[in-house]
Amino acid sequence: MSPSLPPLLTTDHLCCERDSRVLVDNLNLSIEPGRIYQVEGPNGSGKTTLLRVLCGLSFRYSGEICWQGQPVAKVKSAYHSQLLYLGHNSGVKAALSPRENLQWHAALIGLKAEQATKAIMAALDKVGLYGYEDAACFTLSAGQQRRVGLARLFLGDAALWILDEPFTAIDKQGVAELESWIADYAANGGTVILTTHHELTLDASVQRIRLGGQ
Ligand SMILES: Nc1ncnc2c1ncn2[C@@H]1O[C@H](COP(=O)(O)OP(=O)(O)OP(=O)(O)O)[C@@H](O)[C@H]1O
Repeated sequence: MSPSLPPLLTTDHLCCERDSRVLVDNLNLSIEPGRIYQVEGPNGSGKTTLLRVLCGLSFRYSGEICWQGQPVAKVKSAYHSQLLYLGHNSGVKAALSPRENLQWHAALIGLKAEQATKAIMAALDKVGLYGYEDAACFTLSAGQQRRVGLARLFLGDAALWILDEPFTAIDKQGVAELESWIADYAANGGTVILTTHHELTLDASVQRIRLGGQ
């Protein structure tokens, strides 16, 4: 048996409250490389809240969050350079085209222009947006806009994907493709933390993180 790798992300007695309601209660997580974690719970149980806290988008928590053994506050840029977060909304600028949205993202993660041009076209092709590269995103359907956001999965080489309801608005074939991208990414050493109300049919094993007293 191969020895397990040290965890990427850990939480120690993580607690989150909103409006005096305890959403996350003394959560001790150990997120290991190459694994898929699904945060589960009913509507309003705190799944998005937990993901936002893990990403460093919300500081309303107690307890500790560490990236590779270091408190996230101390290694913020190293952590964020290894993290890809897709939020509840598609995160797409409606006035820009898919290509422009991805150019923005490519610049943020430091891809060089020539490398970015090729990678963006390949990513848009992969998510089924070939031919829509230069359409304004507000003219695209909800599912197509979601796909623009998903194309970010294929830019850069983040070690951790945190995905909040990534299957929203995606058609049946797209759901199957997204599941296979997630499984392939994990098979190649990537780590995924996601929320979804969709029943995953991944071959890879999925670790459950349950919220809401489930
Ligand atoms: N900024 C905030 N201020 C006050 N309450 C908040 C805030 N953000 C979230 N909440 C509350 O925290 C609870 C959890 O919300 P959250 O969005 O994390 O749930 P969720 O499990 O992701 O739900 P869903 O399955 O519906 O997406 C909700 O009751 C929500 O009203």
